[in-house]
Amino acid sequence: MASVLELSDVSFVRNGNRILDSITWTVGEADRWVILGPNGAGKSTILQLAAATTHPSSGTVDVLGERVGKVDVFDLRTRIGLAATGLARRIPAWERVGDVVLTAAYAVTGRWRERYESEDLERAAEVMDAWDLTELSTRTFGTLSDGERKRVQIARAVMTDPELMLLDEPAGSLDLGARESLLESLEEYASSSLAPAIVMVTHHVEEIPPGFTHALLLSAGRVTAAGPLAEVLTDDNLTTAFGVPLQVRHEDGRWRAQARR
Ligand SMILES: Nc1ncnc2c1ncn2[C@@H]1O[C@H](COP(=O)(O)OP(=O)(O)OP(=O)(O)O)[C@@H](O)[C@H]1O
Repeated sequence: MASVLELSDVSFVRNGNRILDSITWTVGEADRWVILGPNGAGKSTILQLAAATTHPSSGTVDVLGERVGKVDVFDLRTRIGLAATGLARRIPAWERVGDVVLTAAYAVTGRWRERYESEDLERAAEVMDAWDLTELSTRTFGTLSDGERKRVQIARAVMTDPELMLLDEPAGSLDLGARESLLESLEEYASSSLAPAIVMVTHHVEEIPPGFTHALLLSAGRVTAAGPLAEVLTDDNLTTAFGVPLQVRHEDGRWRAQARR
């Protein structure tokens, strides 16, 4: 199986802090990974490396067969779907939902004078339907709830048919109903044979959609465990990563963790 993402002995240092330390990790094209770990573990930093928006201090990062630092990152980024809060902040509040999704075809935010092909319009309609956004298409982004915004961000990332999908806490800050409905959509997306490799960052095992295959546990910038979900999500591994005694359960395709009593 071809790899879509390969980090080899990667370290990332900022202001003298070693934020990531000797990370070696490979994502295959059919993999659906979750990156789990406590606050400040380095999860978003790994995602930024995978999105080719930053470079490692040492080691190598290969994304979609290209070595970051030796390739035109603008070309590479068009092949990567990224849904992260930082990007949402760049979407103008007045932009209509339909245009937030559509403008992904030109990798811009804020529709201006771009001319869209009918294929782009059809694709945007199809993606909005799949992510339950059709009814919101004429609403402005600024009027949406957090849950609706998350859906729009993901739909925008899906729009370009990326070869690697990166999701930074897609269920973060959602209420129970919105979380469950988003997980259902993610499960459906992840189960499609046409979907790309997916890497999703989260703090909670409860947010892992059924159908995800692998987990990378991070703690203080180091990998504490990585591999197939059932091998990695054990009481001992979660306890080590989060630094408190935890027990984990797997039922009906979903994961749950709580303090060990
Ligand atoms: N440019 C920077 N300069 C200094 N420290 C940084 C910089 N960027 C990130 N950090 C620090 O690196 C650590 C890892 O940050 P990162 O955002 O990757 O963690 P995270 O696991 O995603 O955290 P969270 O779960 O809280 O979102 C944090 O302690 C953060 O403060």
